[in-house]
Amino acid sequence: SKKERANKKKEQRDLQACKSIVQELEGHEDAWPFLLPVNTRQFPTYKKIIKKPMDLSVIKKKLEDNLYKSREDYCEDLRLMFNNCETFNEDDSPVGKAGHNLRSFFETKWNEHFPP
Ligand SMILES: Cc1ncccc1N[C@@H]1CCC[C@@H]1S(C)(=O)=O
Repeated sequence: SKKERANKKKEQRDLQACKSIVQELEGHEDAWPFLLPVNTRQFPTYKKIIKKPMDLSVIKKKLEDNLYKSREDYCEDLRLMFNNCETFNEDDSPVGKAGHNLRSFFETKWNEHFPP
């Protein structure tokens, strides 16, 4: 139907916006802690403390494999990644500071693409 076609278009627009946001995050100077899954041999307590690890490489792969039901589903994974960072890292640590900076950058991009 016309409505179904319009909804599919919206989904495609949303997916494109989510892909470009991830690209902008990856290129940010404070993205370095989040580009790959946390190294659990380097950080042996991570697996016990953080129940649902998440990083930009996993989010990018999920986008490419069309595993997000909605833009809200995608936004939830980004906020999970930043919340994991706050749980494990001190606010004034290098990783903690990068997490706060990148989260602020993300939320700004989110609102640019999807004004509340
Ligand atoms: C995001 C995070 N949260 C808790 C502990 C460590 C990290 N990142 C590390 C710091 C730089 C990259 C490594 S990584 C991602 O290679 O482990």
